[in-house]
Amino acid sequence: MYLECFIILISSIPLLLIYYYKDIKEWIRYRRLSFKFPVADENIFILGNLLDLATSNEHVFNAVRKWNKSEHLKPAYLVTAGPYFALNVLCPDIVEALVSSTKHLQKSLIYSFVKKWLGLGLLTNTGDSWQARRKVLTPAFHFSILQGFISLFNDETRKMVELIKGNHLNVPVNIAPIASDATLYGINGTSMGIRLDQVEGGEEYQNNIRKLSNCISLRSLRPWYFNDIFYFFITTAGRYEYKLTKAVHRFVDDIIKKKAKTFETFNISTDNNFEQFEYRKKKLALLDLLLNDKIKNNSIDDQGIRDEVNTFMFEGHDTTAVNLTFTLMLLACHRKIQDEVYEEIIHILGTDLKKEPTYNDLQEMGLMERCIKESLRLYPSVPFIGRVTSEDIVTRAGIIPKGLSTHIHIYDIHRDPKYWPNPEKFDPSRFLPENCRDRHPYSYIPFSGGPRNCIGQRFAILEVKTVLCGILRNFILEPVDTPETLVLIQELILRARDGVKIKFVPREK
Ligand code: HEM
Repeated sequence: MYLECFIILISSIPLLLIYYYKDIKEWIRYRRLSFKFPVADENIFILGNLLDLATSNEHVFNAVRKWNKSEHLKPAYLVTAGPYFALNVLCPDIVEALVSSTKHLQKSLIYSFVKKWLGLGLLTNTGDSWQARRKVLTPAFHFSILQGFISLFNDETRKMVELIKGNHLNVPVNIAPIASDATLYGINGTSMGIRLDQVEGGEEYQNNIRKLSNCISLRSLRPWYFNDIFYFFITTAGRYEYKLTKAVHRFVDDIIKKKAKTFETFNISTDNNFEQFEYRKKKLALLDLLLNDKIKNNSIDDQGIRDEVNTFMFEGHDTTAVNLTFTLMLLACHRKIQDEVYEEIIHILGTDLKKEPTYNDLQEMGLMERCIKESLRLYPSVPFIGRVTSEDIVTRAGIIPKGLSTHIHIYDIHRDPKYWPNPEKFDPSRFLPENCRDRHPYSYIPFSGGPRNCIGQRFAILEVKTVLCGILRNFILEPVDTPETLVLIQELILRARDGVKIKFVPREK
């Protein structure tokens, strides 16, 4: 009996080989082309670069920076961890090939870790479904809608200024959690139309999404956690993440249900005549726009609405907070530029602190915008993004085969001296129109690029500008932490390990 089974098994091998011949051939070609790219240093048999990748966020950050600076690994190299491998990309030409068309829309493995939370929201979705959803959401970020958010950003700024005046004058303050609370307030108001401190369960929700982000960051550094079934069913970390996700979903579902009950549709037009819009008076949130779309055009269902609200919460909160934090630090470290930004604000708003900036005022603040852009160059909130190729890409460095995961290292592209002379220097004049003209368009990609770029980029810049106006009109920023003393770490979002401290000195009246 055993012998018969053995013979059947052995004789079926050639049949299987013939059946899967095409797939096996493709797989061999895929591996052969992938491994033609150089492999990151210190790569150990079977383990690959696991010893560098499965450690602390600080070590990973430094290891990746070391590889990315190595001339022999440029412009793209493989990094491997056990059976997983991905191509790290450092060259704007390859970035352009990857992100400028709608061909390579699929995100890399790392994004699957946020899928339990975000479902098929815009960030994680792919193919036709992504395209359809992007079409539904684009009008929600039209400038006429964004104008309606400015008063909420001003509320958030007022709260932040009061907090600093009350507790943090003239002493070193870690600005990171303060900025995070402020942008959380902003994104809650604009996406769900609520204030977390005034809603039952709001505080718990706030804590849960922070814990959830930590779980996901930790998982991304532990390849043995990559398999969903093993992670969620077997490991304590996975079960804990599952529990948090359920709680976060329950909270958001509840908000959506409550809103839907009393919801009245409205007419929306995105021409330039904002003053007359019906929705302006109502102070609508992004959620209202989605509910309106659901009822009027049937273009999104309840699950879709929940996924998008969760996606805004994830993408629109910490990213902006991190930028605000680093911009404040850079202005504190560069007093002359800080004074010039202050002069620009006073020139546009005058000295009466009661006059809050409008959308048009913020648009006029060119120097402030260049400072934010330069801060995003030095400290891109999203230090890398990932794509899977949907077909071969021929590059000067070799063929990137179909199906390969690629990671575009924004942080290092932004510090490449070929495109950014004296890259460590904070120099907002790099973004004067005359200085941008001849630069490679994909050498500056804090919001990614092409059709899958950040849908919230204008939202983010407006929010940061509003807060900077409030802070700089009330305080002089003095340096405590500097770029030289910061210890950066690699998470899904770029962070400073010990926060970012600055001093707020009241401006003399
Ligand atoms: C300074 C702040 C921000 C930065 C640096 C930033 C950066 C990025 C980057 C690099 C991507 C591309 C991700 C990828 O391809 O994998 C992205 C996508 C996205 N961002 Fe932002 N973001 C910011 C703020 C915001 C805000 C405020 C929102 C929402 C209110 C938002 C919503 C999104 C969404 C929904 C996507 C997915 C777009 C798509 O795939 O079609 N982001 N962001």
